[in-house]
Amino acid sequence: MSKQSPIIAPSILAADFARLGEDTAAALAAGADWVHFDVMDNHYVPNLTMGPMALSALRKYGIAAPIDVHLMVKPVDRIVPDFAKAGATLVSFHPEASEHVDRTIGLIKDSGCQAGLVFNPATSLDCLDYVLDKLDLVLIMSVNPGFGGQKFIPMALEKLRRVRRMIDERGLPVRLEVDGGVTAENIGAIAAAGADTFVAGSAIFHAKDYRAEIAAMRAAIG
Ligand SMILES: O=C(CO)[C@@H](O)[C@H](O)COP(=O)(O)O
Ligand SMILES: [Fe+2]
Repeated sequence: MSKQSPIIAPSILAADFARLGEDTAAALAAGADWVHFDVMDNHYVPNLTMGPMALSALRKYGIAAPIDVHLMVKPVDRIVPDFAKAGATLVSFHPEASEHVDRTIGLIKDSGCQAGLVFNPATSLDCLDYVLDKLDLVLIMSVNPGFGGQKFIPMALEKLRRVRRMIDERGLPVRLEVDGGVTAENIGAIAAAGADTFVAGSAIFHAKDYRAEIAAMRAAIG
């Protein structure tokens, strides 16, 4: 199993919150594949964003694309079924935010969602040895979580290469996602390091032309 077809997932943290439905729909109409939905709790990270009600509102508005929920929430388990009910497709969490990583993965899957595990720039990949075959996605953070608009941390490239090797050696259908500071300028190098799923917030939503930006990203991925 090698790299899967590229997915571009705009982080709606950078969208206009006063018109979240329209802005999300515009990014999808401009060629995005998924919606990346950042959940911050002012505890695990020093920022506060959206919850299951906002996700449910996007579904009611008519957003039908996969919604990739990135939980920066601690503790994580209690809120997982609420996001599943609200219409999440994939739910990812940070190992530091769960007392029992394997149990949380099971909870996400039992709730009917795909499961992802997220690694901060300074978090070790050790637990992946034990759970990689249960995951649908591994997310490598290329910024410290909590805010959009930060600069890409280059050491994420080596981490991506390591996880790509693990996925390929085991022949698993696991997606490898990157999140933080992704732009049309650096996405080629990020893809070359092994990522197949790309979150981009500011680069897309602060661009004048979403379609041109997403097209530039796809061209650079190759
Ligand atoms: O999870 C996070 C930040 O914690 C991200 O999803 C950011 O929201 C991505 O935004 P940009 O770095 O692309 O602006
Ligand atoms: Fe994120």
